[in-house]
Amino acid sequence: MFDEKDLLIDARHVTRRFPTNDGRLLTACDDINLKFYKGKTLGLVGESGCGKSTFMRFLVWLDYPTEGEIFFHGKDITKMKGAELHENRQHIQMVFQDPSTSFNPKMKIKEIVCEPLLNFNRIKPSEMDAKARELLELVELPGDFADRFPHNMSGGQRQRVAIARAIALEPEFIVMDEATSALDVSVQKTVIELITRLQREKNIAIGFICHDLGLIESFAHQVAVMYLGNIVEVMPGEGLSDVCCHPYSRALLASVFDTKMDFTKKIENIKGEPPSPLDLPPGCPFSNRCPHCTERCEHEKPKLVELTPGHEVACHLFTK
Ligand SMILES: Nc1ncnc2c1ncn2[C@@H]1O[C@H](COP(=O)(O)OP(=O)(O)OP(=O)(O)O)[C@@H](O)[C@H]1O
Repeated sequence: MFDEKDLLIDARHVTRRFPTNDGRLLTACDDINLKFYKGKTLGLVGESGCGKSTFMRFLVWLDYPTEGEIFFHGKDITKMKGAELHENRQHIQMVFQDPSTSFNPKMKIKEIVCEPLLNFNRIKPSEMDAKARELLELVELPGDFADRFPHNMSGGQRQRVAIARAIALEPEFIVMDEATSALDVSVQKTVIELITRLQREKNIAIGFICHDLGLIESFAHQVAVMYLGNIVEVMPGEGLSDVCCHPYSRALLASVFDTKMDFTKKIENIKGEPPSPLDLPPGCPFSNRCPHCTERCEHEKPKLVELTPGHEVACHLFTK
């Protein structure tokens, strides 16, 4: 579906297990394979605790997988150290959910947005004012905000500052972890419009973590649905509601506000609780909640199989 020459990040067989105090292992990510392409957004959706943040944190060196490899321009980022790691950090940036907790309240906006540029000696301190203004205007904020402090801005404005800071180094890839979830719906829409405009202009690849399949459908080029540490479906973002077929994706889609206001559709509620990641079932991770569960599902874990180009699903309903 995407041109393989535009492949930017290729995560292969990525697994993360956390040891617990009582000597057991919690599997937060289980054999994840995902590809990120230049200038495209991959939305990663799933319920709280399914492993979305754990996976995305590997891409910005905030954590390391227990097994697997993550290739960026053909080099495994999980093995990078020293000067190579320092150099590559410039190319991958992150925007967090709530910038008020990630900004130093004592720093002016110009110091916040220019800090990465100063750290990498890309500008001199004397160039900070002009650069901050340029970056703020790029995210549609007045240049005068450069002298403000973060607490003198709204949540939406602070998130624009976080985006300005993230794009300052002209990265090739940005991880956005619930970057619009703390904003009200109208502000969320304008921030998404900003992100998509910057992506088009600068050809940035984005990994966007989100709870809301309805929101992600509106702008992601591909969407991966995660359940209990596993990717259960990968599909194109456009027209997602028509093609998505994994029983968990369908339930997730039905449980979000129906943006098309199609009240004729049957709402499938997700029953029960996900099993503990400390005690994964031997078969399909969704088997105990799935209305279509068969004996095979309880014993045999389904693999992701391609249904059509760009659409993969891990469900025995779709495999022979
Ligand atoms: N450092 C850690 N030590 C032990 N367990 C962890 C650690 N980090 C995450 N986990 C566990 O890994 C699982 C996945 O967590 P993660 O934060 O990745 O989920 P998530 O899908 O991003 O959730 P949310 O949307 O709430 O942020 C959870 O069961 C969590 O408790």
